[in-house]
Amino acid sequence: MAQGGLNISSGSHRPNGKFSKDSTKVDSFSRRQKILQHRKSLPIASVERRLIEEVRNNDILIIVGETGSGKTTQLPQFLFNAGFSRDGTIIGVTQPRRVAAVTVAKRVAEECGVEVGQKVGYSIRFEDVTSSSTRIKYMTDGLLLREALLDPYLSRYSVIIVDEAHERTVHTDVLLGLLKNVQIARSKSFNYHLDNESKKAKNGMLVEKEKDPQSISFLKECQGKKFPPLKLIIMSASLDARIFSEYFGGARAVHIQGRQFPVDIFYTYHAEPDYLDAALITIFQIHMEEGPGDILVFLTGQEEIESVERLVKERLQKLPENNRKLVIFPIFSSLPSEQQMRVFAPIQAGFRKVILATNIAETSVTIPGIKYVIDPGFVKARTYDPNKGLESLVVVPISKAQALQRSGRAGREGPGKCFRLYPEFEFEKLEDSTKPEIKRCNLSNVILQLKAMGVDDIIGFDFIDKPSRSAIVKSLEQLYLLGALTDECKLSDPVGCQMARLPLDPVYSKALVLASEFKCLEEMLITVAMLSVESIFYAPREKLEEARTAMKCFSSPEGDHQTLINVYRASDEFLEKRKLGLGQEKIDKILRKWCKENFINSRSLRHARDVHSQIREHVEQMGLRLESCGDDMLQFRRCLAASFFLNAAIKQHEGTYRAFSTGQVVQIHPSSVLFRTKPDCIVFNELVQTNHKYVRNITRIDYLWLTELAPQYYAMQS
Ligand SMILES: Nc1ncnc2c1ncn2[C@@H]1O[C@H](COP(=O)(O)OP(=O)(O)OP(=O)(O)O)[C@@H](O)[C@H]1O
Repeated sequence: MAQGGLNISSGSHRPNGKFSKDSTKVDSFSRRQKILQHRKSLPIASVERRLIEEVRNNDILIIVGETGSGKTTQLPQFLFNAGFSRDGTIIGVTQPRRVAAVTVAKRVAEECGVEVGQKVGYSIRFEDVTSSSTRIKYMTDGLLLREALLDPYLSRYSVIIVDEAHERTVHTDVLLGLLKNVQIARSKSFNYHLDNESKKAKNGMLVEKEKDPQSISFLKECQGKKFPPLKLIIMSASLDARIFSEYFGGARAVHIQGRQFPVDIFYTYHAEPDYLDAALITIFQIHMEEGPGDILVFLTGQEEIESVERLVKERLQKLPENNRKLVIFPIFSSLPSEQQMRVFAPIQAGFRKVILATNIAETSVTIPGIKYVIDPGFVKARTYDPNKGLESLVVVPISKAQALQRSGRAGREGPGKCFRLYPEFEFEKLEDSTKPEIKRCNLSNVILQLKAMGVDDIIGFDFIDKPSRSAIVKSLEQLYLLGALTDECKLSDPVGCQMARLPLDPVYSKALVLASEFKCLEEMLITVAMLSVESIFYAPREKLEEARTAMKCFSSPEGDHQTLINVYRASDEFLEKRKLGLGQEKIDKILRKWCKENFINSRSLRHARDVHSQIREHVEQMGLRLESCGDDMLQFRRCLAASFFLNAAIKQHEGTYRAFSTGQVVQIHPSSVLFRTKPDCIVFNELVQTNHKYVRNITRIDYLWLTELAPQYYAMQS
């Protein structure tokens, strides 16, 4: 049972709150003074000693505190100052999102007066900014999971703080299960050593090691190592502490009271039929009627953000010159990191920033200058139907916890305002918290990782919220068919082990592993990189015909995968000729121009180029053969068939298709290059459900290849 939450009051808290916009002008000494003062004014500052006591007395602690109270930035520093990272151990803090891990680490490094990467660092996929002197390390929860593959006891950490646990990402949930086991194992190893030391002293001999309980059998033997106990802290502003407390056997929960600055919440009188239009109107209302301060708008995805960006720019042109001082910044997860970071940089005085963001900016981040938040109340969330094997992204209402986090972004540097684009009674109807992602996603990736860590019994694994049995079974089946698991449901060697090393969806990992056998790894690398980003082609409504003609220059009669390769290679060729002697900024500029002329989404292409170089590094490290199949694209298509056989479909009458694995009737999406030709048999990567079930990213294959290249599935079917 949970012990009743202790209310730690923040005592007298006086915000020093002057709203300052351009901090670059302040010299570094007074900036440090300001930061020091700011730290003292945070609600968490007055309870530092009591919090440290709580951590000392409890191996697991749940901390709930209002947004902006200082949990993420201050607690790790308190722990460091109290000596929790003595002996060279690390205080690790996980975040669900990369951008939060990076920006918070930078902020804390600044507060400590050190370079990021020294005492304070961060580590995210493909980017490690830490050193041997790092003692406070921010990272994504997914990254810590990957670390556990190499160091199952997470032995370098003395404390692990799981921040923003309310988000319940699939990585957070798996991490909690893993940490629970690691903590038990470490404290047992520690007690065992203590025990043995005292018995040795008494009897002069070692006693037999006690057996690990079933729950931790996946952790390898301690091999005589002595690990210090691990402190675990679970943290959030909007956490149902009871669930976590119960999961951790009645762990102590404390509440930090007091928020930094007030945020006024406004609702609409009526439901808005078009939330994008309502957001647009609100942006301009704030711009024309409210005082200084930047605006943060929460939208659901890249396409929506880019369309609002265009509309704001169009409307701005219609305003008188002196009212046009508005600068727009998009931020979404597939945007390259340095472009994401632009939203944090100061802008010219007298201008107002409008940041169009997905829920990437919802938790933990502080974007300097934000005073107004516009929240239409929606988010794009994953859903999964295990019976159909269908995973899709759908726009759904946010939860109350998310609404709270969003409004919290407005009160971080001074009082703020949050405009919810829905009536108050709609807010009351929202779910309290977000449904855990683990209950609504394809589990193949997670299961592959757990298997790689040696967790054999997935159904028996101690998840905080168990995914459905059918979802687990479906994913195990998929991994088996991909060759990642043996008949005994163990990770296969080498295929399964290789797949687990790649930070990709298992189907794509398999495609890369196979491509080295089919001698077309170069082509597959490009394909996987291009499939990892949102739409490469860009067709504005007013220039649809021009866009179609431009696309024809790249299109391949064999399908979309080859078409994507053609785009990538054309951009390569274009850059090869011109980039000699040019700096990165110039290169970006000419690439943007090329993209615009060819109706290619330059952000997506740049992201794909980034992903490409990152995965390339991985496959090189793994020793996979990086060859090109040259003109023999038949080889490449056969490899696609061998990899994506679970997504194969055969033509029926009237030009519809039947998917082999699910029996669903699907149609080719109009954006596909095969929309008109409609070949007899295809493999596809994506199924989108609108008024019809459409498949996207398609290649023509020969039906007979399926039985030849995927007999484990197609021999069973016939
Ligand atoms: N990068 C930054 N730049 C400027 N100020 C910052 C930055 N990061 C944090 N702050 C300041 O520190 C305060 C505390 O931030 P912190 O992230 O520690 O709060 P929190 O309690 O973890 O909130 P949340 O739950 O919303 O993440 C913020 O309200 C803000 O005033």
